[in-house]
Amino acid sequence: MAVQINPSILSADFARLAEEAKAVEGADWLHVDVMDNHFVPNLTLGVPVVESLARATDTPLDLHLMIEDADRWAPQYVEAGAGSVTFHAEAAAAPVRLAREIRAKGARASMALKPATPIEPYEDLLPELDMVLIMTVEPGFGGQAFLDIMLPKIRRTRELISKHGLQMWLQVDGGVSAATIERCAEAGADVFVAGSAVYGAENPAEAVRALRAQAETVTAGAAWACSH
Ligand SMILES: O=C(CO)[C@@H](O)[C@H](O)COP(=O)(O)O
Ligand SMILES: [Co+2]
Repeated sequence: MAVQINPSILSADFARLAEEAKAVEGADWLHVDVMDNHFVPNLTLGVPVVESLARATDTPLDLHLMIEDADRWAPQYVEAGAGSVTFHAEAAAAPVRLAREIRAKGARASMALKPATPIEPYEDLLPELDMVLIMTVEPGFGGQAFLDIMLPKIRRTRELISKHGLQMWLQVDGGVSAATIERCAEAGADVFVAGSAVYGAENPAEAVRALRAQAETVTAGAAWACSH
C-alpha cells in the first residue's frame, strides 16, 4: 500500500483514548506523540499509557518520541506494544545502535528530523531505518501551521531513498490537512500524520478516508510509490 494515514492522538480527548482510537479504525497506524517537557516544551504520556492503548486497539501504534535520552527509552516503547518507534536524530547518542535494537526487538525503526536539522548528514544511516520522519512544524504541539519551506527537504530525502534503492517509508508530521497533503505527496511523502485535521473533523474516520483519497491522486503516478 503506497499511502498511509496515521491520525495523531495528540488532538484526541485523552480521557477517552480507547474510544478515540476506535473512532479512526481504518487508519493505517495510530500516531502517539510522547513528549517529556525537556526535548519539547510540552508533556504528554508515557510507557504505561502506551501499554494500555496497545491493548485497547487493533490499529498498530506509531510512536513518535519527542524525548531526551531516546537511547534509553525507545526500546521500552517496543516492549510496551509499539509497532513502529521514531526517535529524534537530535536526541539519540547512538542512532545506528538504537535503530538495530528497535528492529531486534521486533518493531520498525524510524528517525525524525526537526525543521532545522538537514537530512544529508544522515544519508549513510538510511539503510538502518524503516522510515524517516520529516517534521513540518516545530515539534511540541498539534494544530500548528504547515511549514512549506520543508518541502525541499522532503524532496531531497525521497531522492536519497531512491538513490540507495531502499524500500523505506517517508513520513510527514505537522499541519498535514486537506490543504497541504497533496504538496507533501508530490514532494515524495507516503506516510501522513494528521492530528487536528482528523480529530477536529465531525467524522474522524471519514476525514482519514478523504485524506487518503487526496494523497492517492498524487502518488498513483509516482514511480517511487510502486515499490511497496
Ligand atoms: O508530533 C507532533 C507535534 O509535535 C504531531 O504529531 C502533531 O500531533 C500533529 O498535529 P497536527 O499538526 O496534525 O494538528
Ligand atoms: Co508526531
